[in-house]
Amino acid sequence: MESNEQILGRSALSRARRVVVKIGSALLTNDGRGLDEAAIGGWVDQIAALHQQGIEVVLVSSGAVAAGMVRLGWQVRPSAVHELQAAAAVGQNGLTQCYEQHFARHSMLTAQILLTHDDLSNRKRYLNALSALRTLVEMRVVPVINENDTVVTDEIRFGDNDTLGALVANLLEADALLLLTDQEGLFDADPRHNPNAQMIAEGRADDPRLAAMAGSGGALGRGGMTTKVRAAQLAARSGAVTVIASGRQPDVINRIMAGESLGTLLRPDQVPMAARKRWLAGQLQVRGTLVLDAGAVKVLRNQGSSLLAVGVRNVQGSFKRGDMVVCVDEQGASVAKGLVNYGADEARQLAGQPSHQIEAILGYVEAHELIHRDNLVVV
Ligand SMILES: Nc1ncnc2c1ncn2[C@@H]1O[C@H](COP(=O)(O)OP(=O)(O)O)[C@@H](O)[C@H]1O
Ligand SMILES: N[C@@H](CCC(=O)OP(=O)(O)O)C(=O)O
Repeated sequence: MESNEQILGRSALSRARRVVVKIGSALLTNDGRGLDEAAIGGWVDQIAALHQQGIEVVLVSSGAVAAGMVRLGWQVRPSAVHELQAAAAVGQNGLTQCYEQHFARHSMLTAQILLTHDDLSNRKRYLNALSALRTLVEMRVVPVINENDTVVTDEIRFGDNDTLGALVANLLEADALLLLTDQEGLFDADPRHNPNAQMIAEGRADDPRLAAMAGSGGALGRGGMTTKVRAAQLAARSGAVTVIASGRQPDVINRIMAGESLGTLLRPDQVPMAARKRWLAGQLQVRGTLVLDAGAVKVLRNQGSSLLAVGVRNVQGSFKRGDMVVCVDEQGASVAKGLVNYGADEARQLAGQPSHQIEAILGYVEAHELIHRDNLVVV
């Protein structure tokens, strides 16, 4: 009989029916010399081969800013947001064209999808994105997704496409997330700076030691390994296996999907979260912080209870009813995230008080709990 690790490990890949492939800027842009069209053609051939086997593939592709910079003749990545937005607008055209041409060689259709963080945090738009993507994959069209860089500003952007790839894997409940980059996998230290670094062949996505090994990205990429490890944790929430591997290895996508031991495999080891909880967990923007006492931390973690005002010691930030807040323990460690039933001013008045006092304090009752357990996710 297969052990749990085998079920969720390499052999799970050979059974995968839906996979999200993310190709990073570091790979796509030929070390800063424009789009590497030959390499893109090679990945498209591999994806077409998976498609032939009936596997659904969704592509998350970076490269708009880098390709736009080359087209505009810029040597250095601009820091001004409006210049990044302009470069992305120019580059995204080339990127889309390139994928479309290569997939057309296999008589396959592509669909360009540009998403922002807002699209996935607004529940209605999230559900719209889900139905559009589902329809496309059912029609055997390959969605090619990127962040809509032209309309995002720093505070509302994913920034790296690893996170976007993981959220797409969650959205579509993909079996696997392949993060193709310019390194063979995750090493125990950044191999650019440490020649003795060793590659990790396999691990648990939520192993806290991984974050300490992961460093930042190169000149072209954004998030480095830090965002790849975090993406594996996010993907694990819907039960997806993540593989971080070099896109320069011959036939890398098909070999990984056949179960070959390439790159770093990060397995999920928890029971997948329900879709609504995953949506909550994927929210990046939080408006405030609730500091909980030890008793509240315990019931949230161990019993999946709602958060009552009586367990809140301190309220920070400015938020409205329905906003996302993070709950931390008294040492500042994150415990949970959720949609709060009261605005910050009311929450400050209610902190430490039993629920039956809410009406006497505020003159009305919105809800008996500060955050209902259906709107709360332990992190
Ligand atoms: N522990 C590590 N193992 C492997 N690579 C690492 C590690 N820490 C940092 N890196 C760096 O992360 C880079 C890949 O991330 P990034 O530049 O963001 O690429 P991409 O555009 O593919 O997302 C590698 O070039 C590597 O130097
Ligand atoms: N959306 C950006 C990609 C950002 C980026 O480089 O991400 P990553 O490849 O994850 O380091 C672009 O197309 O330029």
